[in-house]
Amino acid sequence: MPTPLLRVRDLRTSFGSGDRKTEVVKGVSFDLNKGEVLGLIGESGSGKTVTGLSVLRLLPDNAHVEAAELTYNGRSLSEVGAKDMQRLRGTDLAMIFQDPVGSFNPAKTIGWHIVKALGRHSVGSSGDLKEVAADLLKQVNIREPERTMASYPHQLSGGMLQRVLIAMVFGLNPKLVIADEPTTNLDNLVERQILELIRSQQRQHDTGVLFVTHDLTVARHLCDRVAVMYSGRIVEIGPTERILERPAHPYTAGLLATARSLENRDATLYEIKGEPGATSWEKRCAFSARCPQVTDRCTAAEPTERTVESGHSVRCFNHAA
Ligand SMILES: Nc1ncnc2c1ncn2[C@@H]1O[C@H](COP(=O)(O)OP(=O)(O)OP(=O)(O)O)[C@@H](O)[C@H]1O
Repeated sequence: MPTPLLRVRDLRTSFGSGDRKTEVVKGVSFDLNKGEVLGLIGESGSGKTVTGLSVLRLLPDNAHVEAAELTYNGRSLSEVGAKDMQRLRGTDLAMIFQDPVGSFNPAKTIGWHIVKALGRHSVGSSGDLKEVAADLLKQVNIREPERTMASYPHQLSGGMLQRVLIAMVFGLNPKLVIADEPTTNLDNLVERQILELIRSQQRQHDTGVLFVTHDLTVARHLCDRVAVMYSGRIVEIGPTERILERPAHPYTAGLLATARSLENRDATLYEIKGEPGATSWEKRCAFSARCPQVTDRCTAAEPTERTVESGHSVRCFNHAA
C-alpha cells in the first residue's frame, strides 16, 4: 500500500478548558491519497470545518487538537514546528475558504497578491513573475488577465475572486488542498463553473483535495470518495457512487433524500427530523434521537465501525459487524 498523502487517526479537537471544554471533533479517522478528492459531508455544526482547520493547524488559541496519527506524506504534522508549518502551508498544503474576500487585502491589486504569492514560493523565474501570474489567470479562463491584475478585490464578483484564488492556490502546486464550501455564496451557474475549475486544476496538478460541503449534489460531481460526518464523527465513508446509490447509514440516506427533493424542486421538502444539536456518543448512537430505524441497541451502546464492503464502512448497528 502506498503511503497516503494525509493520514488522520482518532483526531479530537476541543475548545475551551476545564468544565467549559467542548469536544467538537470526536475521533475522526481517514486517509486521503495523492490525486484524490475526498468529500467531507454533513449538516452545519457536524465538525467538518474544524476537522480541516485542525489538519492545517489554523485554529485559534482556545482550540486543543489531539490525534493518534496526523501525517502528511508519512511526516508527523503534530511534530512540525510553527515556522515549518507556516512554510508547509502554501507550498505543500493550502486552503480555499468559503469567502474569497477574506483571502485578499482590499488595498492591494489582484496582480500584487499573485506576484507576492509566487515570489514567496519561488515559482517561476525571479524576473517575470507578472507574466507567470497572467498565465495562471489564463489557465482558469480569465480572458483579460492584465485588466484583472490591475483590479482591486472589491471590483471583482465573488465568482471571479474565487477563480483568482483557485489560480493562485493551484499555481503554487500544493500537494494537498483543503477547500471549505468554496461555492456556497455563488449562484448555480457560477458554482458549476467553479466546481469544474477545481476538478480540472486538481487533475492537472494531481492534487489531493479534502472538499468540505453540506451538499451531496456537489460531492457527486467532484469527489472520488465521501466521508459523512455526524456530531463530530465520520459515520460512513466509501466511494461516492456506492454511497450515493446504496447509503448504509440512515443519516446518509436522509441527506440524500433532502438533496433529491431540493434538486427536483419538490413542493414538500424532505427534512431529517430533529436538531443536530450537541449530541453525545457516550453509550449511544448520537443520531438515535433522529433516526427512523432506531432500536434499543442504539441507545444502549456506541456503534463501532463496520465494513459494508471493501473500502466502504459505516457506524451503525443495522449492519452486522
Ligand atoms: N473557535 C471556536 N470556538 C468555539 N467553538 C467553535 C469554534 N469554531 C467552531 N466551533 C464549534 O465547533 C462545532 C463544529 O463547527 P464546524 O464549523 O466545524 O461545523 P461544520 O460542520 O463545518 O458546519 P458549517 O457548515 O456550519 O461550517 C460547532 O458547534 C461550532 O460552534
